[in-house]
This record gives sequence, C-alpha cells and structure tokens, in this order.
Amino acid sequence: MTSPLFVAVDTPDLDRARALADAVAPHVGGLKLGLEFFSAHGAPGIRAMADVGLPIFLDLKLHDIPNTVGKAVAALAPLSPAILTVHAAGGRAMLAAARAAAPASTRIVAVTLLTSLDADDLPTIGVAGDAAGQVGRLAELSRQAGVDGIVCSGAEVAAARAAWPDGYFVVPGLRPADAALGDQKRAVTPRAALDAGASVLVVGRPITDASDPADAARAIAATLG
Ligand SMILES: O=c1ccn([C@@H]2O[C@H](COP(=O)(O)O)[C@@H](O)[C@H]2O)c(=O)[nH]1
Repeated sequence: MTSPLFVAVDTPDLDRARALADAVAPHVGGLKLGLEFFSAHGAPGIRAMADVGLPIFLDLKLHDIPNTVGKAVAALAPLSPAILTVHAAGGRAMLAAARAAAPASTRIVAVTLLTSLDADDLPTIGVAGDAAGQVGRLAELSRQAGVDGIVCSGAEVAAARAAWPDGYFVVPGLRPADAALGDQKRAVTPRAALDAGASVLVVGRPITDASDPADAARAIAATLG
C-alpha cells in the first residue's frame, strides 16, 4: 500500500530539495512543494522534483476571486499535481472554479484553518467560536462546492471524517512526540492523525531539519505500519 506520509520540502535551494527528496524517497509516499520552493523555482522546479518519481502535492493555497483561481489552476494543470490546495475562505464559487479547472487526476483540497493558529488567534482574524466549529463550517462549504477534501489539523480530522466519509483529508502540523513544535499550534502525532482518519500526513521540519532525514522519515513511517 502507498504510504500516506508526504514530506514537506520547504527550501528555496533546488539542489538541497532534490537531495532531500532522493534521501527520503524510500520511506514516503509523496513530496509536498509549497510557496517557498515554488516562489524560487516555479514550474521548472516542480518538473525537476517530479523526476524523483513520487506524487507531487502542490501546496500553493490559492485564494482569489473565482476567475483568477480557475485560470491559475488551469495554468498549473500541465504539472499534473496529485494534490493542489486552495483556501476554503475564498468561498463556494472559488472552490467550484478550482475543481472545474483541474484535471480529474488532481485532488483539490481546501485549507480550513491553518495549523499555526489556535483559540487565541481566532478573534484576531474575525472568527467567533472555536477551531472545531470553524473547520466544520469550512469543511461543509468545501463538500458542497464539490472539491475533494480539506486541510485541517489532527485535532479536527475525526469529526471531518464522520461528516464527510469519502472526503480526502490532508493533515499537516504533525509532530512526533519529542519534536519541537516551531510555529505549529494544533499539532498531534502522525499516528494519531492516521488513526483519526487522515488520508495524507504532511511532515516537514521533523524530517528535513534532522541530522539524518532518511532515518527520521523511516522512523515516522515505522510508527504508521
Ligand atoms: O494548515 C496548514 C497548511 C499547510 N501547512 C504546510 O505544511 C507544512 C508543515 O511543515 P512542518 O515543518 O512540518 O511544520 C508546511 O509546508 C506548511 O506550509 C501547515 O503547516 N499547516
């Protein structure tokens, strides 16, 4: 079975990204490339990373008016990402435009509430209530808009799975028990997220900042088996 573990290759250095990907490839199911890498290398960089032979998760978190997001998704289609992110807060029409513009082979997943935010942050961004409520509302909007799933933290994925049994749930902000949180605030372990119903587990710095990234990826993968 394909591993649900995707490594977040967050670096602007193409040689380092490629070396990291080659090192961890035997232990992961895919590569997540986001704003840091894409801003530095664009489409040619994504093609270079696709040569590793793993599915590519393009985490660009698109958030704009429906026409702009639809055209951006269409422009990205030649890269054939397995997963592409948009922000659920862009609204129903934007989500539907993203889904309509993507190839069938690309899963469109909508970011609900960033895992770097917690209850203290919610009033500062105009959200009343708690994280679970906000994720639940945006998950339902995403489902109704016809996208494939959502991005949420491991703390919300069980409820999301219960409400949307065939949804595709991407969970970042994961940390092995002894790992530094960094800027993540709603972290759980990769195993806990998998048990709660995650489809994809995203792990970055606990692997990429390790002295031996391949061994760190192998150790996390071993907890999932
Ligand atoms: O809510 C979100 C959405 C995306 N991310 C991305 O996942 C990785 C996490 O990296 P770590 O080093 O494991 O913290 C990173 O690329 C984020 O852009 C997220 O963390 N939370």
